[in-house]
Amino acid sequence: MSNGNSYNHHHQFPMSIPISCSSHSIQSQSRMNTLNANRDLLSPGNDVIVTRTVSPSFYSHGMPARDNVFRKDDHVRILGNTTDPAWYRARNANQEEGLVHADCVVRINGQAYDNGIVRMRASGCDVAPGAASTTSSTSSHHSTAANHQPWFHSMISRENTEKLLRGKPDGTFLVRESTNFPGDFTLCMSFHGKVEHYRIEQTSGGQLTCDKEEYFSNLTQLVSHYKRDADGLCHRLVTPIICETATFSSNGSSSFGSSSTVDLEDRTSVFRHAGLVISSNDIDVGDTIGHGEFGDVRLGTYKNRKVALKVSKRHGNGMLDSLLDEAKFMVGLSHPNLVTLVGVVLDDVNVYMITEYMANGNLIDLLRSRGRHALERRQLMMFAMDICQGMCYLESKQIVHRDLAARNVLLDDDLVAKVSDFGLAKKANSQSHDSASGKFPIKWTAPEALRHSQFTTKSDVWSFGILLWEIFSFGRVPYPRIPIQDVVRYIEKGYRMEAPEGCPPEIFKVMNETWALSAQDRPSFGQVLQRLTTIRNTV
Ligand SMILES: Nc1ncnc2c1ncn2[C@@H]1O[C@H](COP(=O)(O)OP(=O)(O)OP(=O)(O)O)[C@@H](O)[C@H]1O
Repeated sequence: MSNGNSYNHHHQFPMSIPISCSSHSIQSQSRMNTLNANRDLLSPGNDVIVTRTVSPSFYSHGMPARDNVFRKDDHVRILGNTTDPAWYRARNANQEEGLVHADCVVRINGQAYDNGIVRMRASGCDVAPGAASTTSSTSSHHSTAANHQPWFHSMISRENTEKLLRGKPDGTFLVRESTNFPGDFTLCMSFHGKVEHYRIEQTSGGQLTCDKEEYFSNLTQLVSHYKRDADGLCHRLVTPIICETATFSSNGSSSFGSSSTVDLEDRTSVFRHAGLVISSNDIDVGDTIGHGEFGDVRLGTYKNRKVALKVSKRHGNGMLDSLLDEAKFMVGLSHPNLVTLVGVVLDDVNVYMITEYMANGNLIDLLRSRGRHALERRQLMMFAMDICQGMCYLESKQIVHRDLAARNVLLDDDLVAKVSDFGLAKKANSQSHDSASGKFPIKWTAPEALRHSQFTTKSDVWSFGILLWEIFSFGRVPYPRIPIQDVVRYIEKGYRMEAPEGCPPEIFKVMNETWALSAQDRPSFGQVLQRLTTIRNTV
């Protein structure tokens, strides 16, 4: 049925039944509703959903960085508090323990905790839809959010829907607002010459569901899900009936139709010219294999080869730009130590970035899980040299990565390390004023880049030194005892990290060279590679 790997995908679900041929309630007891609403959200034993990833590297409230935080959309059970009142111990379905931040959880049934201690922020945080709001406001929130989607027909009547859909190929669909159940929606699909209408119910917390088993934060997620897999519906969603009056609600600047399409055409022409546009029919989407800032990363298959997929809504927010920017950077890059872009898929709802699949996941997870006991020094040296070779290539192309860190290095079947995550990459010498936005991982970023936006290959060299430290400390968070807001000040006063336990002195020497305060005093990647090659032969 479903192919994700989050909690609610672990069991088989009953089929959804079209409302045109059944009563409206689907009798299945969902685990989602088993929480005792009277207990405090963060009391031990409570199940919660994490609403935002609090990345340790971006953490800036004076607390030590956390390296075992749960991520957005994780379902976890609260185990207890910590000495820090903002953080709670929790455990996920795989019995992994970690921390959740009190500001970033919501009840599994969607209601925010509101006892004066923990309060979902009204904005600036991914509050789960419906948290601390009423059904009618979440309903309008969902309609507004869906307004720009071509398949959303708002208040179209059932009769007109049937006129539009009857006789269309199986899987042709649209979504409308429910007339019988104000606040709910109806998913309508043609199938075998008839039209099926599925009620999309909205929970008190604003989650949407067709079957009380799969829950979605918004209609776009729901539609994407049923486009991938019928999952109990009579057919997978295939082609939308386009709503001529759909509008962009985010900035009001354009109506749905030619201008937005042309804009996307423009922005994706680079992929077309490079022969990198792939038909969605050629891709099979599988399990979730990772979580990024923008959303899930999925495993897929393309031409019998495993690939990874990052997805962004086509008519949407800045995420699409970020995804396209990242993918653009990867066009034309080809090196055994850089993750390769396989192509992009543009369907009518989503844009997917397809990259080669890296079976051993990211380096930081490997260092922390297998760590000291399983990874020999020689292997650590191999990681360092692989990454350095990838960076030499970027150096030769005058590309500055700006987010080099162990979390952004992926490992293939043979543990070959490849640099990934070009989301922040820039051509050297391009003007950039975005350091002020605070997007950059402070503990990995060179001081001149943080202070004056001077991102160069030499600032990447600084980050490489921090990455070396991560490798030889088996995945510790850098500057373990220094609050994040003090790091730059410490560095400018001459403070540098100590050598990780057991780190060869020659490697520590390289680290210190990469951490020269003045960028021009740092070695180039080519020089670092030479040093590492010499050291490798001696360790
Ligand atoms: N090509 C891939 N093969 C295998 N796993 C992958 C691949 N790409 C990403 N992942 C997994 O998904 C996770 C998140 O991906 P990625 O880091 O690219 O997302 P992101 O949105 O750029 O996240 P962030 O900004 O937090 O680093 C990775 O840490 C990794 O575990």
